[in-house]
Order: sequence, then structure tokens, then C-alpha cells
Amino acid sequence: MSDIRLLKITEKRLDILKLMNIESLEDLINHYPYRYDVIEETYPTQEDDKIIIEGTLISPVKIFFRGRMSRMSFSVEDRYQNVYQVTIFNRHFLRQYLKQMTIITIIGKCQKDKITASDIKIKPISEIQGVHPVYSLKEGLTQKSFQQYVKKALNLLKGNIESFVPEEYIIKHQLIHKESALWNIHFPQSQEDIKQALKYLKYEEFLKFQLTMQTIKQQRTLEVGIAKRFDVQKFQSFILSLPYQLTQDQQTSVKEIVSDLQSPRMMYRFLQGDVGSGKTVVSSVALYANYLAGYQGALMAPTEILASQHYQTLLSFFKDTDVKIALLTGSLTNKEKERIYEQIQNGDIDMIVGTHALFQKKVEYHRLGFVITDEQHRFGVEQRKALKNKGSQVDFLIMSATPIPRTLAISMYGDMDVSTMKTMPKGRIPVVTKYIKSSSMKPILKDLKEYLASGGQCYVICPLVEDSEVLDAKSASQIAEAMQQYFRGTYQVGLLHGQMKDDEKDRIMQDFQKQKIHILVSTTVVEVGVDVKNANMMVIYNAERFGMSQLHQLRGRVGRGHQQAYCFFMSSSTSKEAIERLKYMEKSHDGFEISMYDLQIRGPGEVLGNRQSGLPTFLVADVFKDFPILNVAREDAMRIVEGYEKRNEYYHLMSTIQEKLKENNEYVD
Ligand SMILES: Nc1ncnc2c1ncn2[C@@H]1O[C@H](COP(=O)(O)OP(=O)(O)OP(=O)(O)O)[C@@H](O)[C@H]1O
Repeated sequence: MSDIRLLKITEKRLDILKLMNIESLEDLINHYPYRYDVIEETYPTQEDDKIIIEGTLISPVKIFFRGRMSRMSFSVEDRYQNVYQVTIFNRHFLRQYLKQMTIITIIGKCQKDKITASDIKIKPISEIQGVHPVYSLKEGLTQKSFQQYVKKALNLLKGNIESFVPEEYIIKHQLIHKESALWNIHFPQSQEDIKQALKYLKYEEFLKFQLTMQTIKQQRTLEVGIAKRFDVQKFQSFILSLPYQLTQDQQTSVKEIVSDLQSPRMMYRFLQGDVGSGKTVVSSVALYANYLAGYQGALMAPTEILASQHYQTLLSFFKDTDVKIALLTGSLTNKEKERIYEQIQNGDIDMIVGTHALFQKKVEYHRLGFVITDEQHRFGVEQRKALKNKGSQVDFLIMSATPIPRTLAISMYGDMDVSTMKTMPKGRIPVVTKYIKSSSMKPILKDLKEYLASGGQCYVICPLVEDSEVLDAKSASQIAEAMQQYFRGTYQVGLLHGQMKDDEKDRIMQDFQKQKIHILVSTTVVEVGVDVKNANMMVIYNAERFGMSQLHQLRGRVGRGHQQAYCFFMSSSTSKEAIERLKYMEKSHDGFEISMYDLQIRGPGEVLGNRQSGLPTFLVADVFKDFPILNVAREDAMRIVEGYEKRNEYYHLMSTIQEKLKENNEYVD
């Protein structure tokens, strides 16, 4: 990294740059413009009233003040002898330059012969036309001074900016070199310059990402796992004993997972399936194969509620087998925990279900061979290390309920193998979804009462736990209280939220399951995985506050059996985008489509969870718009990683990636 002081600018300016995370010359040249203003003669069209013209001032300037605000107006004549009346606000300091017959350039909006200018330059258009970058800057820096710093930095680094992309791929994809790309992005002469610069920079960004993913993947293949052998006939008859036939996608996923278990390579597989596509049964079948091979398996859930639900499911699936299952959660007494620890250590337990309590120091496994977890727990380095200590060659399966198209998943989760489940179990009826423009239950009260009278149960979801002074949104506590009052003597209303004690949450959930509670008012703690077949109505307050994938997840709690289910998205938001999103949700029931829409609006970090999923935020590239480049970069990265040991020219490139990985502690030794 080169010292930023080489710029020879004041400490004050350096401090401002620091606020923008710019601490070296390299940081500076990598701070790209966020847009470009194009200055060239422009006349309004039918669709656009934008105007940029050169004109001669042909009238005196009139100026009006109101306090510190000002309005100037004058007439100009363009080169076709058209006369325009120009108005501009708060530029009175320019008055002294605006003498009659002066040639100026006017930028603004035009209605017939009237221009409201956003800017005027006291220069002929020929002197300023071109493409002008606009940077996001902190107060105290002007666009002009920032550009000068960048120019100085680029000159100081001249000849020392290497292209990360190997020459071979620069030629193959007809890219310009990095140094030219940087000059072009900061000082473009034309739109074409920007295009060429972006082409290089996006490809470089994706190539780095894909090389990192492929390197991690390659490292992993070097780790020898256990080729698990088991009685295939027993395994098949277990599948036949399940209460239903597996869907096509469930069968394919089971095949992929089982073949990973059997191979000597360690499994690191990502199983993504739409809400309700039946991931739990797939994980159970996989756990059974691992059990038959003589190993312990662990299933880690994101919440206690889900852990105990999975536990119940496993108990019922394995009731006619010898599999011994335990539930390990934080709400057990110390004595109970100790007993389970001992059983796990002795090998008396074959499958352990729980929350992250499963991997605490105290838990020692007898022969841990397989761990299944959810996306939120995609293992970071520390957890992986902790786990390796619990079992030396553990296979991993990571499940996600925010599915993305397979091709995109393969590119984004490049360090893992991906299984995808799209098909739904037979007999599913899409949830009738309605967006209700309201902030109260009134418009749907009749439907709700009729539904409850028919014996069904209902979820009511609120964005907050308690009332908030700052946020104008419904709280679960307040709604639960109001509903308790309203339905007193007829229906039981329960309240569930994340701040409750675990055993209390568990009790409420069990009461709901047993139909002792008819209406469950809850925050999003029910979002992931909860499965109560008799609950087929859901009301969501302030629906505009939730992401689309989250709404789809929430809605997925109903309609899990064969009954018609209903979901009401309530919102009084007047935001056009919010309404559009909710209307889209009325029509779409496909988690893949919804996540794509959501990803475009909110980006991968928000939708898939940046921290957990390790997805980078790209500076110039966009995983959706630039997907073809991402794909090409992936193929190139695979080729480079495979062949780099034999090719000297890749050595530098790969050592940069490996060093970066080591720095970030991504290697598990
Ligand atoms: N092949 C199948 N045939 C019929 N019903 C099935 C089948 N597979 C799963 N189910 C049922 O579908 C429901 C959803 O399954 P599961 O809870 O595993 O979904 P999931 O993929 O984990 O969804 P979510 O992400 O919403 O929790 C369950 O009630 C389950 O019993």
C-alpha cells in the first residue's frame, strides 16, 4: 500500500479522506464515481424535458431575494436564434459574470421556451462538454479537488498498477489493462471509455471472488473424509416406511447427499429448497444413512422452537427403528444436560437435535460423522475448527429456505456443492394471498371469525415485540392484549416473541400445536420452519416492514397440508414501491422468483445475510445484472485453480488469493 501523504495535502483533508475509508493511494484510486454527468448539446424530446444548450445572454438579469434565497431570470438566444427565458435559483453570486452578450452553457429542464436551470456555466459548451464523474464525498471535499487527488495518485503509481487478471484472459475477453481501466473510470473521454473500464473492473472483481471460492473448495477436497458404508437395503426400506412418497426433487437431493456420504471426500453441500418443499425429511433420511454407517449425526436448528419440532419429527420417523435420539437445548436443567452429554460421549445416542448448544465445549461426541445445519449457521472458521475437534472428518450439509436459481447458487456458493428442491409435495394448494390497505384488523374480521368457527387456527404477525415511541408499527404485545379482550370466552389468544424464556416459548408453541391456543400473536420467531398443519390463516401487520423473502417464509407457515390457506398482508403504507411489492406477493408463490425480485431490490447481503453466508459486497459488479460475467469468471477461475501449479504465470495471482485467505483466517489447518 502506498502512503497517502505522497499527495502532499493538508491534515484536514487527509482526515476527511480517512472518514471515507481512504488511507492509501490504492484506496483513493479504487473509490469510483457513482455516476457520470454527460454534457453535450441536448434538446428536449417527447419523453424527456432535459436541455443542455449554449446561449448568448440578450437581456439584463433580473434578481429577486427572499431572505437568503434568490431567483434570477434572463433571456438567452441559442445558435438557431431560438430565444429562451431562463430562471435559476440561489446562484446570485454568478450575477457579476452575467453581462449581456456573454456566452454561457445552461443545464436544466425546458417547457416550451422556458428553462428552469439546475446549473449554468460561464463557458461555451465546447470547453465543458464531455463526461463528468460524480463521486460520493464527505463534506469539506469538492468534486474538483477529489479528482485532482485521484489524478495525482494515478500519476504517482504510474507503471506500478498491475492487472490482476492474467494476460491470457485479458486477450481472451478483449479487456483493457487495469491501469487504463482506472484512468478511464476516473477520467473518461466518452461513454465507451466507461464501458471498457467497467468491463475490466467487473470481471476482475468476480474473478477474485471465484478464485477465492474455488481455492477454498480445492483445499477442502484435499481433506480426506470417511467413505461411509451402510446396508443399502435397510436404507431403502426406511424410505419406503415414510408416511409419504418422496417428491422427485427430494429423491434427487437424497441421492446427491448419500453419494457424498459414501465418497471418501468430505461433504460440504448446500441444500436449498422452497418453503415447504420438505427439507426436513431429506435431512432425516440422510441422518439415517449416516447412522447405518455407524456414526453419530447432529441436526442444528436456528431456534429452540424449531429444534424441538425437528426432534418430534425425528422421533416419529424413527419410531420403528433402534435409532436413539436426544434433544439438547439451553432450557434443559443442568442435570438433564449432564446426562445427555454423557450419553453423547458414550455413544448411547445416535442423533442429536439442538440449537448451537450442540457445539459447546462440554459436548464431546463419540463418533460424530455428519452435521446438518441451516444457512444462518454456515460455519465460520472458528466454528469449523471447534467442530473438527469434535469429530475429525465430519460431513456437512447446510440447508437454506431462501432459494435462488440454481445457476446463480452455483456461482455464489462456489465453494460448496448445491442441491436444489423446487417441486412441492402432492396436493399443495397455493395460499390465497391478499394485500389489505389498512392498519387494523377490521376489514378481515369477518373472515377471521368464520375461519376460527370452522375449527382452524390463525397466526397474527407483528413487526415489534413492544410498543415503540419511535417506530409507527404494531407490537405483538399490544395486539395480543386487544385480541384477548375481543375474543374473551370464545377463543384462546397466545403471545410469542424472541424475548420470552425458551421454555415459555416452547410451552406456547406446544399449546398452539395441541389447539389449546387458537390465535397465536407472534413476531417473526415463527418465520423459520414452524409446522402446524391446522393453522391455515395468517395476518401480517405492517407487511411493508418485512423483506419479500421473509414474507414468503412467514406465509409458508400456512398451507402445509391439503387445506386451503389464507394470508393477509396488511399495510397502510403509501409508498409506491411497498404497494408494488405486496401486490407482487399476491400473485407469486414461487420462492425462487420472489428471492430474485428481493435480491434485486435489497441485494444479497440483506436477503441472504452477508455475514453468515460470506457473500461479498461487490464494488462495481452486480450479481444479477452482470450474471453472465460472474459465470464466465467462475469457469475461468476453475481452470486457473486446476492448472496453476503447472503454470508460472498464475503463481503471483494465486499467492495473492491464498495470502488474503490466510489473513482472513479462512484456512482450517
Ligand atoms: N414427499 C412429501 N409428500 C407429502 N408431504 C410431505 C412430503 N415431504 C414433506 N411433506 C410435508 O410437507 C411439510 C413441509 O415439510 P418441511 O417442514 O420439511 O418443509 P421445509 O422444506 O423444511 O419447509 P420450511 O423451510 O418452510 O420449513 C411437512 O408437513 C411435511 O410433513
